[in-house]
Formats: sequence, structure tokens, C-alpha cells
Amino acid sequence: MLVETQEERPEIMERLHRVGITNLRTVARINWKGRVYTFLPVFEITIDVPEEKKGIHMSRLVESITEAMSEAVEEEVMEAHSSLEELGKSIIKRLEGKHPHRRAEVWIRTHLIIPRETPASKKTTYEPYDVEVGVIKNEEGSFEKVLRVKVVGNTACPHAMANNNGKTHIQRAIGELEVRTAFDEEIALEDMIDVVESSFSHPTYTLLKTVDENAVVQGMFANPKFVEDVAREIFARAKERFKGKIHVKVISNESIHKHDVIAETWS
Ligand SMILES: Nc1nc2c(ncn2[C@@H]2O[C@H](COP(=O)(O)OP(=O)(O)OP(=O)(O)O)[C@@H](O)[C@H]2O)c(=O)[nH]1
Ligand SMILES: [Fe+2]
Repeated sequence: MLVETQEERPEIMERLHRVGITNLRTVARINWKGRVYTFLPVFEITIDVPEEKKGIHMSRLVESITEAMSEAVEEEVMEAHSSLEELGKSIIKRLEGKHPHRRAEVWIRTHLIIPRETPASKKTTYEPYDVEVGVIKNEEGSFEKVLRVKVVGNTACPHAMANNNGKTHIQRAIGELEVRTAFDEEIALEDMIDVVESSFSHPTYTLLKTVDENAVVQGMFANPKFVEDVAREIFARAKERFKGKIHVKVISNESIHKHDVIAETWS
């Protein structure tokens, strides 16, 4: 007979808001607008623990994920999960039948690989973007979601350009955009990626033929930007396009310093 240690009263009676599993790697398949994508996401799933319970039954959180995965890996995926947030919500719905809780969160971290065209040779290139989707069920039982994208672009410095007859320092910059919104608000991660990618001096590419490299360099010099300019542009565009709480952070890996520079803002 197993001892259910988790049901005992703890010495210190304090409620815990988030207890569960993190850094869990698995496979997921999503049917996004009729196209099936396979992901290798990293999950974090948590529930709250009341002050009178020593612990949670952790394996039930994993079961909620693995059962949703098996559904996703079988043929049912065609109607099972139309987005990462739908997958997250279906996992929380499974958990409701397995483990009592008042508050639950599922976070799914993965990469999106989006086909793009190189700027001059018009060849197809596959660009990686880090994305994260959080689904939060709050104590009233309503759902909200948090969408996050991270995009690598570049900047050419306008200040050095103005003081060096057009010569300047250029660097990679990482733009992060987060939108916190109602679960049913339709926001595509690809659209968020486009907002960030179009706010740099120029996008970066995996594949660049010489003609493409020339186009990127000329584009950067024609579009010099401070890290502040990039953050403002992402923020203004995101406010215009997406309904929800907006958070923007840009870090530029300065080529002239041993440190980076950062610009961050939120609504
Ligand atoms: N709450 C808690 N559980 C832990 C901790 N460390 C390990 N465990 C988990 O305890 C789990 C086993 O307990 P349960 O999940 O309740 O498994 P079980 O009792 O056989 O299954 P149920 O009948 O569904 O409760 C394992 O999956 C461990 O990962 C911890 O620090 N806190
Ligand atoms: Fe248990």
C-alpha cells in the first residue's frame, strides 16, 4: 500500500502558488490552419498547493502532458490542437480531472522555423525564431495567455555614422516581444515575429549569397537605429496590431564594447 506523503499536513502551513514540472522535453504536433507542424517543445506545468497539503502528485501533471501528446501524435491531431495555446489549454483541462487545484499554468517553449526569401537572390532560406506560449487558468476559472517571440536582427549606429563620415559600428540585436491577452484573442506568433523583425536596421538571414550580403549591408546603412529606436518601433507597431498588455525588450550585442545595451518598455 503506497503512503500518500503529499496528503499530509506540512510543518510550515504556507500556500504555494506554483509547484510542478519544468524543463520537460517532449514532442508536439499542431494543426495550424490546415498544416501540421511537429515541435520539440520544453514544458513547464504548475498548479497551486494549499497550505494544508505537503505536496502535489507530480506524476499526474506529467500524465496530463503525455496523454495530450499521445492524442497529438495519433491521427486525431487534425482536430486536436490548432495552436500551442489550444494544446496548453487541453493539458490544463486534462489536469482538472486528475489533480485538485485552484490555479494552473502551462508554458511551452519551442522554435518556429519560418521559410523566408533572401533579399536579392530571392532564394528560400529557413529562419529560426524562439517562441514561448503560456496558458494561465486563474482562480475564477478564466483563461489568459502570454505569447512571447525572440528575433535576432541587426542595427547600424546613427551616432557613430553622423560623426565618422558615414562609417559606423554595426551589431546583432535581439528583440523580444510579449503580449499578455485574453485566451480567445486571435494573435499569430508569425505576426508578432514580423513586427519585431521589421523594426531592426535590417533582418538577418541563415542563407546569404554575395548579392544578398550586399543588400543587407546597404539596407543597414540606409536604416541606422539606436537600440531605443528599435524598441520604440516594435512597441508602436505591436500596440497598433495586438490587443493586450505589451512588453518589449531589445538587447544589442555592441561590437565596440565588451557589454551590451538594453532598451525595454511596456504598456
Ligand atoms: N510533491 C512532490 N513530488 C515529488 C518531489 N520529488 C519527486 N516527486 C514525485 O513524486 C511522484 C510520485 O508521486 P505521485 O505522482 O503521487 O505518484 P502516485 O502516487 O503513484 O500516482 P497517483 O496515484 O496518481 O497519485 C514522482 O513522479 C516524483 O517525481 C517533490 O519534491 N515534491
Ligand atoms: Fe500520489
